[in-house]
Amino acid sequence: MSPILEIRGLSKQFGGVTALSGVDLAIEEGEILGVVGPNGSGKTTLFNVVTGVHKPSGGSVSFRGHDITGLAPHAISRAGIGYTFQQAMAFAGLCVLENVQIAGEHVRVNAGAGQPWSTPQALLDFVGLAALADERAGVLPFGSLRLLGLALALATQPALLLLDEPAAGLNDRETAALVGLVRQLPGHGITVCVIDHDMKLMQMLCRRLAVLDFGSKIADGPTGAVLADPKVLEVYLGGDL
Ligand SMILES: Nc1ncnc2c1ncn2[C@@H]1O[C@H](COP(=O)(O)OP(=O)(O)OP(=O)(O)O)[C@@H](O)[C@H]1O
Repeated sequence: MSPILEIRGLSKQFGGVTALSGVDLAIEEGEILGVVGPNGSGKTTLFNVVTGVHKPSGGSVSFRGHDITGLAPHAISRAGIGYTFQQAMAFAGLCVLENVQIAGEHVRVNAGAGQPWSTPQALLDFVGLAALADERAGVLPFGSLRLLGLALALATQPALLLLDEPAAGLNDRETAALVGLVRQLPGHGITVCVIDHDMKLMQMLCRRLAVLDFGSKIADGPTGAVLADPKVLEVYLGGDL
Protein backbone atom coordinates (compact mmCIF):
# COMPACT_ATOMS: atom_id res chain seq x y z
CA MET A 1 0.00 0.00 0.00
CA SER A 2 1.30 3.51 -0.72
CA PRO A 3 1.97 5.76 2.30
CA ILE A 4 -0.80 8.09 3.48
CA LEU A 5 1.77 10.91 3.67
CA GLU A 6 4.96 11.13 1.65
CA ILE A 7 7.50 13.85 2.37
CA ARG A 8 10.32 14.21 -0.14
CA GLY A 9 13.44 16.36 0.17
CA LEU A 10 11.69 18.81 2.51
CA SER A 11 13.68 21.91 3.43
CA LYS A 12 12.86 25.03 5.39
CA GLN A 13 15.06 28.06 5.96
CA PHE A 14 14.21 30.85 8.37
CA GLY A 15 16.65 33.55 7.23
CA GLY A 16 20.04 32.03 7.93
CA VAL A 17 18.62 29.18 10.06
CA THR A 18 18.16 25.80 8.39
CA ALA A 19 15.23 24.25 10.26
CA LEU A 20 14.77 21.33 7.82
CA SER A 21 17.24 20.00 5.31
CA GLY A 22 16.23 17.47 2.65
CA VAL A 23 13.94 15.37 4.87
CA ASP A 24 12.37 12.25 3.32
CA LEU A 25 9.67 10.60 5.43
CA ALA A 26 6.77 8.27 4.64
CA ILE A 27 3.89 7.67 7.04
CA GLU A 28 2.09 4.39 6.44
CA GLU A 29 -1.70 4.16 6.66
CA GLY A 30 -2.80 2.94 10.12
CA GLU A 31 0.49 3.37 11.98
CA ILE A 32 1.47 5.53 14.95
CA LEU A 33 4.80 7.03 13.91
CA GLY A 34 6.98 8.92 16.40
CA VAL A 35 9.24 11.82 15.46
CA VAL A 36 11.92 12.63 18.02
CA GLY A 37 15.03 14.76 18.19
CA PRO A 38 16.73 17.30 20.46
CA ASN A 39 15.37 20.82 21.01
CA GLY A 40 15.51 22.83 17.82
CA SER A 41 16.00 19.80 15.55
CA GLY A 42 13.05 20.74 13.33
CA LYS A 43 10.18 18.58 14.59
CA THR A 44 7.58 21.33 14.98
CA THR A 45 8.74 22.93 11.73
CA LEU A 46 8.11 19.60 9.99
CA PHE A 47 4.52 19.62 11.27
CA ASN A 48 4.13 23.31 10.41
CA VAL A 49 5.21 22.72 6.81
CA VAL A 50 3.00 19.64 6.41
CA THR A 51 -0.05 21.53 7.75
CA GLY A 52 0.58 24.64 5.65
CA VAL A 53 1.49 26.96 8.53
CA HIS A 54 4.86 27.52 6.83
CA LYS A 55 5.69 27.21 3.15
CA PRO A 56 8.68 24.95 2.50
CA SER A 57 11.89 26.30 0.95
CA GLY A 58 12.15 23.09 -1.09
CA GLY A 59 10.77 19.59 -1.47
CA SER A 60 7.24 18.22 -1.56
CA VAL A 61 4.48 16.76 0.58
CA SER A 62 1.91 14.41 -0.83
CA PHE A 63 -1.18 13.20 1.04
CA ARG A 64 -3.00 10.15 -0.30
CA GLY A 65 -1.21 10.62 -3.61
CA HIS A 66 -2.14 14.31 -3.99
CA ASP A 67 0.48 17.04 -3.89
CA ILE A 68 -0.43 19.36 -0.97
CA THR A 69 2.86 21.27 -0.86
CA GLY A 70 2.32 24.88 0.14
CA LEU A 71 -1.50 24.71 0.32
CA ALA A 72 -3.21 26.92 2.92
CA PRO A 73 -3.85 25.38 6.37
CA HIS A 74 -7.65 25.29 5.90
CA ALA A 75 -7.28 23.37 2.63
CA ILE A 76 -4.94 20.86 4.25
CA SER A 77 -7.30 20.45 7.21
CA ARG A 78 -10.22 19.85 4.83
CA ALA A 79 -8.14 17.30 2.93
CA GLY A 80 -8.01 15.28 6.17
CA ILE A 81 -4.92 16.24 8.18
CA GLY A 82 -5.61 17.25 11.80
CA TYR A 83 -3.14 18.90 14.15
CA THR A 84 -2.83 19.50 17.88
CA PHE A 85 -0.54 22.24 19.06
CA GLN A 86 2.18 22.29 21.74
CA GLN A 87 0.08 24.91 23.55
CA ALA A 88 -3.43 23.62 24.23
CA MET A 89 -5.76 25.97 22.35
CA ALA A 90 -9.49 26.59 22.63
CA PHE A 91 -11.93 29.51 22.80
CA ALA A 92 -11.67 30.31 26.52
CA GLY A 93 -15.05 32.06 26.74
CA LEU A 94 -17.01 29.23 25.11
CA CYS A 95 -18.02 26.02 26.78
CA VAL A 96 -16.35 22.72 25.97
CA LEU A 97 -19.24 21.48 23.84
CA GLU A 98 -19.40 24.72 21.82
CA ASN A 99 -15.68 24.50 21.11
CA VAL A 100 -16.10 20.99 19.68
CA GLN A 101 -19.17 22.03 17.67
CA ILE A 102 -17.26 24.91 16.07
CA ALA A 103 -14.23 22.74 15.28
CA GLY A 104 -16.47 20.22 13.54
CA GLU A 105 -18.39 22.70 11.41
CA HIS A 106 -16.29 22.40 8.28
CA VAL A 107 -15.44 18.73 8.08
CA ARG A 108 -14.53 16.80 4.96
CA VAL A 109 -17.42 15.63 2.84
CA ASN A 110 -16.39 11.98 3.04
CA ALA A 111 -15.30 12.04 6.69
CA GLY A 112 -16.52 9.92 9.51
CA ALA A 113 -16.32 6.38 8.23
CA GLY A 114 -15.27 4.10 11.04
CA GLN A 115 -15.01 6.85 13.64
CA PRO A 116 -16.81 6.13 16.91
CA TRP A 117 -18.35 9.57 17.35
CA SER A 118 -21.22 10.84 15.27
CA THR A 119 -21.97 13.90 17.41
CA PRO A 120 -19.91 16.39 19.45
CA GLN A 121 -21.33 14.79 22.62
CA ALA A 122 -20.14 11.36 21.50
CA LEU A 123 -16.68 12.78 20.80
CA LEU A 124 -16.55 14.33 24.29
CA ASP A 125 -17.54 10.96 25.68
CA PHE A 126 -14.71 9.30 23.71
CA VAL A 127 -12.06 11.66 25.14
CA GLY A 128 -13.55 11.51 28.64
CA LEU A 129 -14.81 15.11 28.82
CA ALA A 130 -18.58 14.48 28.70
CA ALA A 131 -19.01 15.58 32.33
CA LEU A 132 -17.37 18.94 31.51
CA ALA A 133 -19.40 19.68 28.35
CA ASP A 134 -20.99 22.83 29.82
CA GLU A 135 -17.86 24.22 31.50
CA ARG A 136 -16.12 27.23 29.99
CA ALA A 137 -12.87 26.11 28.33
CA GLY A 138 -11.04 28.93 30.11
CA VAL A 139 -11.59 27.39 33.55
CA LEU A 140 -10.55 23.83 32.66
CA PRO A 141 -7.62 22.26 34.50
CA PHE A 142 -4.57 21.78 32.28
CA GLY A 143 -5.04 18.04 31.67
CA SER A 144 -8.65 18.54 30.57
CA LEU A 145 -7.63 21.41 28.29
CA ARG A 146 -5.15 19.06 26.58
CA LEU A 147 -7.91 16.49 26.06
CA LEU A 148 -10.09 19.24 24.64
CA GLY A 149 -7.26 20.03 22.18
CA LEU A 150 -7.36 16.39 21.09
CA ALA A 151 -11.16 16.53 20.78
CA LEU A 152 -10.94 19.68 18.64
CA ALA A 153 -8.51 17.98 16.26
CA LEU A 154 -10.66 14.84 16.11
CA ALA A 155 -13.76 16.96 15.45
CA THR A 156 -12.31 17.83 12.05
CA GLN A 157 -12.48 14.06 11.32
CA PRO A 158 -8.90 13.67 10.15
CA ALA A 159 -7.48 10.66 8.32
CA LEU A 160 -4.03 11.67 9.60
CA LEU A 161 -3.58 13.28 13.02
CA LEU A 162 -0.38 15.12 13.96
CA LEU A 163 0.18 15.39 17.72
CA ASP A 164 2.83 17.87 18.94
CA GLU A 165 3.93 16.97 22.49
CA PRO A 166 0.45 15.78 23.49
CA ALA A 167 1.53 14.70 26.99
CA ALA A 168 3.55 17.79 27.94
CA GLY A 169 2.49 18.88 31.42
CA LEU A 170 0.23 15.87 32.03
CA ASN A 171 0.52 13.78 35.19
CA ASP A 172 0.98 9.98 35.02
CA ARG A 173 -2.73 9.23 35.20
CA GLU A 174 -3.58 11.74 32.48
CA THR A 175 -0.72 10.46 30.31
CA ALA A 176 -1.97 6.88 30.66
CA ALA A 177 -5.46 8.02 29.61
CA LEU A 178 -4.03 9.84 26.61
CA VAL A 179 -2.00 6.78 25.57
CA GLY A 180 -5.15 4.67 25.79
CA LEU A 181 -7.02 7.11 23.55
CA VAL A 182 -4.30 7.54 20.94
CA ARG A 183 -3.77 3.79 20.65
CA GLN A 184 -7.42 3.39 19.68
CA LEU A 185 -7.20 5.85 16.79
CA PRO A 186 -5.74 3.56 14.08
CA GLY A 187 -8.62 1.16 14.76
CA HIS A 188 -10.95 4.00 13.82
CA GLY A 189 -9.19 4.78 10.55
CA ILE A 190 -6.93 7.53 11.90
CA THR A 191 -3.20 7.36 11.20
CA VAL A 192 -1.10 9.18 13.82
CA CYS A 193 2.25 10.97 13.80
CA VAL A 194 3.41 12.14 17.22
CA ILE A 195 6.26 14.35 18.43
CA ASP A 196 7.39 14.03 22.02
CA HIS A 197 10.54 14.20 24.12
CA ASP A 198 9.27 11.53 26.52
CA MET A 199 10.87 8.32 25.25
CA LYS A 200 8.81 6.16 27.62
CA LEU A 201 5.67 7.59 26.06
CA MET A 202 7.07 7.08 22.56
CA GLN A 203 7.95 3.46 23.33
CA MET A 204 4.39 2.88 24.55
CA LEU A 205 2.84 4.47 21.48
CA CYS A 206 5.10 3.93 18.48
CA ARG A 207 6.43 0.86 16.70
CA ARG A 208 8.50 3.12 14.44
CA LEU A 209 10.51 6.24 15.17
CA ALA A 210 12.14 8.82 12.93
CA VAL A 211 14.90 10.97 14.44
CA LEU A 212 15.75 14.53 13.41
CA ASP A 213 18.97 16.30 14.25
CA PHE A 214 19.77 19.82 13.02
CA GLY A 215 16.95 19.54 10.48
CA SER A 216 18.10 16.25 8.94
CA LYS A 217 16.68 12.78 9.43
CA ILE A 218 19.40 10.62 10.99
CA ALA A 219 17.42 7.44 11.76
CA ASP A 220 14.11 5.82 10.83
CA GLY A 221 13.00 2.32 11.80
CA PRO A 222 11.58 0.05 14.51
CA THR A 223 11.53 1.87 17.87
CA GLY A 224 13.86 -0.52 19.70
CA ALA A 225 16.47 -0.50 16.93
CA VAL A 226 16.37 3.30 16.59
CA LEU A 227 16.81 3.84 20.34
CA ALA A 228 19.84 1.52 20.28
CA ASP A 229 21.36 3.19 17.21
CA PRO A 230 24.78 4.69 18.11
CA LYS A 231 24.03 7.78 15.96
CA VAL A 232 20.87 8.41 17.98
CA LEU A 233 22.55 7.76 21.32
CA GLU A 234 25.26 10.24 20.40
CA VAL A 235 22.69 12.94 19.62
CA TYR A 236 21.10 12.40 23.02
CA LEU A 237 24.37 11.99 24.94
CA GLY A 238 23.85 13.68 28.27
CA GLY A 239 20.11 13.71 27.66
CA ASP A 240 17.48 11.51 29.27
CA LEU A 241 17.11 8.77 26.68
N1 LIG B 1 9.15 31.02 12.88
C1 LIG B 1 10.47 30.84 13.01
N2 LIG B 1 11.34 31.84 12.72
C2 LIG B 1 12.67 31.68 12.84
N3 LIG B 1 13.26 30.52 13.23
C3 LIG B 1 12.45 29.50 13.54
C4 LIG B 1 11.03 29.59 13.46
N4 LIG B 1 10.50 28.39 13.82
C5 LIG B 1 11.53 27.59 14.12
N5 LIG B 1 12.71 28.26 13.96
C6 LIG B 1 14.05 27.70 14.17
O1 LIG B 1 14.11 26.49 13.44
C7 LIG B 1 14.82 25.50 14.19
C8 LIG B 1 13.92 24.29 14.41
O2 LIG B 1 12.91 24.65 15.34
P1 LIG B 1 11.70 23.70 15.73
O3 LIG B 1 10.80 24.45 16.63
O4 LIG B 1 11.12 23.10 14.50
O5 LIG B 1 12.46 22.54 16.54
P2 LIG B 1 11.84 21.41 17.49
O6 LIG B 1 12.62 20.17 17.18
O7 LIG B 1 10.37 21.35 17.35
O8 LIG B 1 12.24 21.97 18.91
P3 LIG B 1 11.54 21.70 20.36
O9 LIG B 1 11.77 20.26 20.67
O10 LIG B 1 12.31 22.60 21.27
O11 LIG B 1 10.09 22.06 20.24
C9 LIG B 1 15.29 26.16 15.48
O12 LIG B 1 16.60 26.64 15.27
C10 LIG B 1 14.31 27.30 15.63
O13 LIG B 1 14.89 28.38 16.35
